[in-house]
Amino acid sequence: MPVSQSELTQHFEHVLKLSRVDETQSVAVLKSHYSNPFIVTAAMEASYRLGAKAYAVELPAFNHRTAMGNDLTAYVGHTALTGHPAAQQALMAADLVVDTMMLLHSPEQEAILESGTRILLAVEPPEMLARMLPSEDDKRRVEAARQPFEAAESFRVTSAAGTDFRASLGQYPVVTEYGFADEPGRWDHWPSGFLFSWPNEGSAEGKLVLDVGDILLPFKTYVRDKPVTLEIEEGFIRRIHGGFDAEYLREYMAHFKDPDVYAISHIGWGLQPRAQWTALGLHDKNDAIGMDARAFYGNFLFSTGPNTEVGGPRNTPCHMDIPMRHCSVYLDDQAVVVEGDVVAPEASRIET
Ligand SMILES: O=c1ccc(O)c[nH]1
Ligand SMILES: [Fe+2]
Repeated sequence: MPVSQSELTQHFEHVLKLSRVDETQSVAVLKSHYSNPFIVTAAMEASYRLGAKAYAVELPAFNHRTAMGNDLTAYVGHTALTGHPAAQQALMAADLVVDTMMLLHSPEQEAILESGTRILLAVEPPEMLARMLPSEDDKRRVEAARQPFEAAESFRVTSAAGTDFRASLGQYPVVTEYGFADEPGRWDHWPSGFLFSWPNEGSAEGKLVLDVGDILLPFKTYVRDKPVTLEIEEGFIRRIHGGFDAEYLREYMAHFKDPDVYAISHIGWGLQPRAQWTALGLHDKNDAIGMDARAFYGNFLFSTGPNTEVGGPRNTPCHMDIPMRHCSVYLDDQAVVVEGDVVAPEASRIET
């Protein structure tokens, strides 16, 4: 459904207030020609309504000859900010950056955060922003799940479809996303509501079986043909087999001619009850990056490729986000998700 400018501006006022924007703050809205003008206007207006000093930083779009499609998460790491220290300083000067371009998984984003500047990514269509408006309770639940995740040394996923995946934890931090950037140096994404970490280098092992209904981003497709089996050894996908969806995934990843694309990247689970598994099927591919799929309550989300977000060595541009249903997720053999339902910690659950 369409969302009016005044409703969207009110939602931005709510989220920027949660992000600690007030008369002591400056807000930089990072934009390009493809930014949603309703979002840019709402971010500026809401900042001024909260008494903050807002300004815009406009950059030309960045394209790369190997990038395909328009999804902003399909080609990551190299952005319009790469090699642009003046623009980076203009952003670091702000207390909060509202990113309507997508700096995620780029070294430049990490440099901005290290300066203490907060970043809030907002690129989904207004209907999704409105439907998944974040709350303090989202933060409470996602942060409750952080604790056992940070304490765990092993991560295991199983499913009736045949998934049996494990990895060691501890080398990389746990990243939470609850939809607002309220702490110094924090990155967050509105909409979201999930958490993840990365396997210790070389530790991811086993089999991930994408069953019918599991989602492939940025393809924005649901697996409908035969299941796709990924065989993983020493942190990398060694074989991809199944039917058409497997062939398509193999062909797409091979296009980048980069062995790092087969690395397992962030792994975690969804805690957003207002995100819907079905939402992706109601949008055209260019409408959104598909945050419903990444955040829906009880999913297991894994990804492939880069780990620059946590200072890792892989800056490969090919990034697949693959949310799965009906999985069971264990931290040191303690179940947090059982067959697609969140079971622990109790403080992270919602009453269904
Ligand atoms: O919010 C996001 C979006 C994409 C991604 O790869 C991670 N988190
Ligand atoms: Fe991802």
